Amino acid sequence: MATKAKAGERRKYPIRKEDYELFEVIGDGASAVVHRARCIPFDEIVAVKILDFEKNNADLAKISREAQTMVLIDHPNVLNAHCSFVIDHDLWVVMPYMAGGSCLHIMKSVYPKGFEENVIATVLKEVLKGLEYLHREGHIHRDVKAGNIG
Ligand SMILES: Nc1ncnc2c1ncn2[C@@H]1O[C@H](COP(=O)(O)OP(=O)(O)OP(=O)(O)O)[C@@H](O)[C@H]1O
Repeated sequence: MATKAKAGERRKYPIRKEDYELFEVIGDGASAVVHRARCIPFDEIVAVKILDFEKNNADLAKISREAQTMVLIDHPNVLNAHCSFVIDHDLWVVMPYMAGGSCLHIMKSVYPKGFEENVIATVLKEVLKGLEYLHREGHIHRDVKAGNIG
């Protein structure tokens, strides 16, 4: 049964792979694959990013640090992680599922000629609020983009 968290308190997501049902792949990269999934105990759709430490000489310390940062961040414009855990040589990062897709995906499918200037200004303002928060917290993003090409 789903456990309700009190206001301002974060729910503790399970850290066993048996508690997640993986569905289709929604993102595929050099060292990571992202699935739409269901967190079974909460009956909630999530995204699970699975990073293979053994691929591409992945920097274990850097990846773990990034996952930890994603769990701790707390800003409406920055996607945080519910939890992360290691299974064999994979790191699982459980995140909220963003059903709308990336900004690039929306632009390509709905605005093939590009966004209008006022939309660009609005999007960038919100992105900057997120970046400002990260900088205030002592983080540097280093990879801001509208989405993955290809
Ligand atoms: N939480 C999510 N909800 C919905 N789709 C997602 C989510 N996370 C990732 N995706 C999809 O999977 C793709 C790849 O995700 P991934 O996190 O590997 O991208 P990334 O920003 O390139 O990461 P990195 O640069 O850290 O490798 C995204 O472009 C997006 O389409």
